[in-house]
Amino acid sequence: MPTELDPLERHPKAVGPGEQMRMHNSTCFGCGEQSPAGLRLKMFAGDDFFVTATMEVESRFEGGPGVIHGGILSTAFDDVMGMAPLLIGPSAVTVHLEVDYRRPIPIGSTLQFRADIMGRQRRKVYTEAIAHIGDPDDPVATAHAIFVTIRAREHFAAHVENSQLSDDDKRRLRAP
Ligand SMILES: CCCCCCCCCC(=O)SCCNC(=O)CCNC(=O)[C@H](O)C(C)(C)COP(=O)(O)OP(=O)(O)OC[C@H]1O[C@@H](n2cnc3c(N)ncnc32)[C@H](O)[C@@H]1OP(=O)(O)O
Repeated sequence: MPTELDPLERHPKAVGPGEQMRMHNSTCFGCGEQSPAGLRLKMFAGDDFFVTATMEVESRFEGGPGVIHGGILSTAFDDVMGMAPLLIGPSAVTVHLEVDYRRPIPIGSTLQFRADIMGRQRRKVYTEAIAHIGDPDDPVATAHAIFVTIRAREHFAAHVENSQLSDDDKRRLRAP
């Protein structure tokens, strides 16, 4: 992370501490309620610059026998950390993601996440996160990621037609 960082300020339209984060896309594989096979992450805004989330580790997420697939965990980290920039401003997309897997995570666990914004420099937002299954001081995995802020409507304009979103939602996204 660079040493020269811009100041962090909570965005006036960000949800309040303890409130559920608004879905950025109802058909998102990570957090969308309408994703047909998604992770269904539930996310909440924390004080200052962090978000928390919970995820049930269902048997459909199995990788090794009886444990979560590493790619599923990586996806969850991506989505939880990706929500944190919304506390300080516009949408941001992942440009770099790294995960340290510390312990196997059994199917049937409830995974809890916390993602913190570590700093911002121009359009780059630096985040770190932990996942635990009861004791935040003994994480089962940790992650770091860099996000870059975008103008969401322009960034996704060419791709909206291929989305699983309803026709109504697509029309809304097309509106100027
Ligand atoms: C919509 C809301 C989402 C909320 C939650 C989402 C959760 C899920 C998140 C995802 O999974 S997003 C999907 C995966 N990510 C992508 O598809 C992003 C693909 N990449 C891009 O589209 C472009 O790279 C991007 C628009 C992000 C940036 O291109 P630009 O041409 O606009 O910017 P540029 O390349 O100049 O980079 C801007 C800054 O980021 C820096 N940067 C870019 N890629 C980097 C990288 N890989 N590592 C470190 N820094 C990087 C770059 O050096 C520069 O830093 P400086 O300000 O210091 O000049």
